[in-house]
Amino acid sequence: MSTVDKMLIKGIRSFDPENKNVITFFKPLTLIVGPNGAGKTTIIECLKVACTGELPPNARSGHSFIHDPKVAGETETKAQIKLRFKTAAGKDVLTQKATKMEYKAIESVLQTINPHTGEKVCLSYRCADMDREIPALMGVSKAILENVIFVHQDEANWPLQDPSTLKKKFDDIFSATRYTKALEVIKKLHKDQGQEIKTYKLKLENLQTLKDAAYKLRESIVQDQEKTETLKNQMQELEREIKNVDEARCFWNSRNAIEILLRKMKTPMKN
Ligand SMILES: Nc1ncnc2c1ncn2[C@@H]1O[C@H](COP(=O)(O)OP(=O)(O)OP(=O)(O)O)[C@@H](O)[C@H]1O
Repeated sequence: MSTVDKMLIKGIRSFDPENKNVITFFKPLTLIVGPNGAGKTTIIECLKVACTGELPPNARSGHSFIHDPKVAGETETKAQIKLRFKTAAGKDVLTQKATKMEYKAIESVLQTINPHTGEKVCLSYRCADMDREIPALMGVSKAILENVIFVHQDEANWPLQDPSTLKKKFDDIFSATRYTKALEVIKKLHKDQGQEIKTYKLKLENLQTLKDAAYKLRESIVQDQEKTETLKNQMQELEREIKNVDEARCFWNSRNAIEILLRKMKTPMKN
């Protein structure tokens, strides 16, 4: 389990920019008590900023979060939050955020500490990457850090918010957002595929009609071929008969010619 060990705050809200204010957290519980305006909420705010990069709701883009330099008669405040925590895997990590008055993150460092040698390994990240990296190291999602663990007193009543905001927060906490998106994508795919199936069904019906017509044509071709074959046979028969008739006529003509010849020779012809 991830645990927060120590936090250094400089130049945030009422925390002095010149002094290192270190808060040590105890296990299993740390109670923060103090009079109004002592800085209890600021501690929670700093934990949240260090872990998620999210500023408190009333911070006016960070301006009211940084210690007002006018209080000390200065023109600039350099602020710093250092957090030492154990990762979910029990590794020591030190993270550091430095900002100045216009709330510009000017430095962002993550250090891991070798448990055997005590040696520090520095990893420098872009702020956005670090805000993703720390919840991952702590083994808790950003939504849980924001809405459950380091929930700001101004936002503590979020479970009573309007249904859509509430749903979004719960979706974030239970990491359901990606499933909701996946569900939306699946629904869209289902709709698109339904449309495609309808088009294919229409094409299939069309093809079925064409296929039926092709079968009918094939049948009529077969019938026509049979008819052609019969006609061809009949023609051959007729040709044979014509040939016979021609032969008979030829024979008859020859006979007549012989008869004429014989008559000319005055020899009667015997049958
Ligand atoms: N930008 C700023 N510069 C200097 N001081 C500030 C700034 N913003 C807020 N403060 C001071 O910081 C303190 C705010 O502390 P915080 O709200 O953390 O106290 P708290 O202990 O949570 O109080 P409460 O019990 O009333 O909630 C107040 O005293 C406020 O005047």
